[in-house]
Amino acid sequence: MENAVIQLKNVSKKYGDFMAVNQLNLSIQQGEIFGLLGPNGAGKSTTILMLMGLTEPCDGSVEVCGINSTTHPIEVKRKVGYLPEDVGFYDDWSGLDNLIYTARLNGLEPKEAKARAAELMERVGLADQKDKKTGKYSKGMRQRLGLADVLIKNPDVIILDEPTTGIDPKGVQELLNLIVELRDEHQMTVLFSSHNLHQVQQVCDRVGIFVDGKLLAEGNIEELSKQLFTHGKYLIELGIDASFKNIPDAQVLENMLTSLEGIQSIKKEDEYFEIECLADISSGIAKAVMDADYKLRYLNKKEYGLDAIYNRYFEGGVSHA
Ligand SMILES: Nc1ncnc2c1ncn2[C@@H]1O[C@H](COP(=O)(O)OP(=O)(O)OP(=O)(O)O)[C@@H](O)[C@H]1O
Repeated sequence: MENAVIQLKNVSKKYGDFMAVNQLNLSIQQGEIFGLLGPNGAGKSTTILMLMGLTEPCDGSVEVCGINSTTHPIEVKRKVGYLPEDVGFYDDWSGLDNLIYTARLNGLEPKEAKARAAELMERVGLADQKDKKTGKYSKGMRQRLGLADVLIKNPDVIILDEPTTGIDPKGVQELLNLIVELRDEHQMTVLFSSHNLHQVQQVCDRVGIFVDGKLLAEGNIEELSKQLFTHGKYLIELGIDASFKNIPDAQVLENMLTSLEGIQSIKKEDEYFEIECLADISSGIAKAVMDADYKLRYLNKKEYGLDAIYNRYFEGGVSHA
């Protein structure tokens, strides 16, 4: 795809005879936050290692920012900031000194390194903790410092591998907000690997569900929900109040709805309708309710959350579309 910043084509990785990643195709666009979601052993970390050129695929090609990760790992490392589950710092040093050290390693002159480190401490909300030893930082503070550390080199891509493990809910929220803000400010591309459905649903534009080395599905939550539960159709739930009408079973309305364009089927139970249609025709349905002179109680496009989607894959053994 045209603006793909991360591009994997038919990528496979074997450890001995064991296929850890199997024919993976994935494109992630600039400025996207993509959630790589899967249980333990699914192949998420192996994929990240291949993206960073730290392990070689046995088949296929891996590119980051148009650079082949396998043949040019050093160039790719300049573009990618990687935040692991546990970031290592010099615990006896302050947060600021740790950042200055990273900035120097990245070739910044002492004065510039100091200024950049201070600016990033401010950016990740740690300015008032900058002189504290990192050994005394909470897990959430360490991860925010980790993000600052990653940002020192102005990466185009950030890869976050289970970044919220062990952080309290407030710290998780702060970290997630920060990730979204950084993407919005710098149009960075973010790959977020996680088991945590709720967090992925909260911040990711698109999700890939990864199981046993295979990408079973990808898309935004609405697309995945449609693929899995409604087979590409829309399901609209309608509740009306027909109590004041002469024909309380809403038969008149049912007839009107049937004649709308795009309607596939209608299930009716008293004053509740489940309407399957080929497009989102909520406004036409609302108009029909008004025209038939019923009171509208609710009108919802039925959507399933990521947990329902995820469970469907694991419980139902849904195969690759
Ligand atoms: N160096 C290795 N040698 C042999 N097998 C490996 C190696 N690294 C990973 N594996 C196997 O490959 C599979 C995928 O592992 P990977 O670490 O990529 O999964 P993951 O989705 O990141 O899991 P987790 O969420 O537990 O980190 C697992 O079955 C794992 O045991």
